[in-house]
Amino acid sequence: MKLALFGGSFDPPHLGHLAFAHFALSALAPDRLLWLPAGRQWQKPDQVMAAGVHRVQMLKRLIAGEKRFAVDDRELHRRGPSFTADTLREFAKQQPGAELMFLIGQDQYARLPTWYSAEVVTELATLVVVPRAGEAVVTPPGMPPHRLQVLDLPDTPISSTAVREALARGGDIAPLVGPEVASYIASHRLYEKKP
Ligand SMILES: Nc1ncnc2c1ncn2[C@@H]1O[C@H](COP(=O)(O)OP(=O)(O)OP(=O)(O)O)[C@@H](O)[C@H]1O
Ligand SMILES: O=C(O)c1ccc[n+]([C@@H]2O[C@H](COP(=O)([O-])O)[C@@H](O)[C@H]2O)c1
Repeated sequence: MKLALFGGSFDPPHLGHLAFAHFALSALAPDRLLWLPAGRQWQKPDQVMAAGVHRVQMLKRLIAGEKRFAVDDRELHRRGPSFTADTLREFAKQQPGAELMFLIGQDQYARLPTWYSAEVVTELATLVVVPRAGEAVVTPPGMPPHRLQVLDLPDTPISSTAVREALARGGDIAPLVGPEVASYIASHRLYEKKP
């Protein structure tokens, strides 16, 4: 059993995430690829995120149609910060013998030595890393020993920040998130500035 795990704030999820996940399906052929929205991303303390239920609904709309994709909302139900080490420990216990792969972009890989129990993360999962925003994959100083697979994903210049900024300008976000997520955001009036 090969299990690919894709953790993220997904605030909102966008077509860059989807391109990464599809690329990982082709390159790694996992049995399943689980999308794990973070409950409380402790390294983004100032970001007021859309509620977990909305991020789950947006993810479901983004990934519809691919049977190997599913949303796993375990981090939303955990109290306290969402530590990836805790999540991987749970998967290792629930699926003994499964090969775990954790997907991340270079921006987060560069920060991985600052994660809680980074050595547990690297012990339990192979890191599958892609370049991000023109930054090639480079192992940061201070990384514990790890298994690394670099995927040569073509750059998709989209970020959740860019989506939120486009919304604030009143721009069309469908080219960034796809029509289903765009209409969910519009109908629930997500990311509108509160007066
Ligand atoms: N366009 C992209 N191409 C490849 N990887 C991406 C892309 N966007 C996000 N990722 C990766 O997906 C994971 C989750 O990202 P996240 O949900 O924080 O989105 P983001 O676009 O980076 O958000 P924000 O702009 O709010 O920081 C991270 O590992 C990140 O590196
Ligand atoms: O465990 C940690 O200490 C830790 C610190 C920063 C980020 N992460 C995880 O990395 C993933 C990507 O985070 P982000 O903020 O880029 O969406 C997501 O699953 C986060 O929970 C995990």
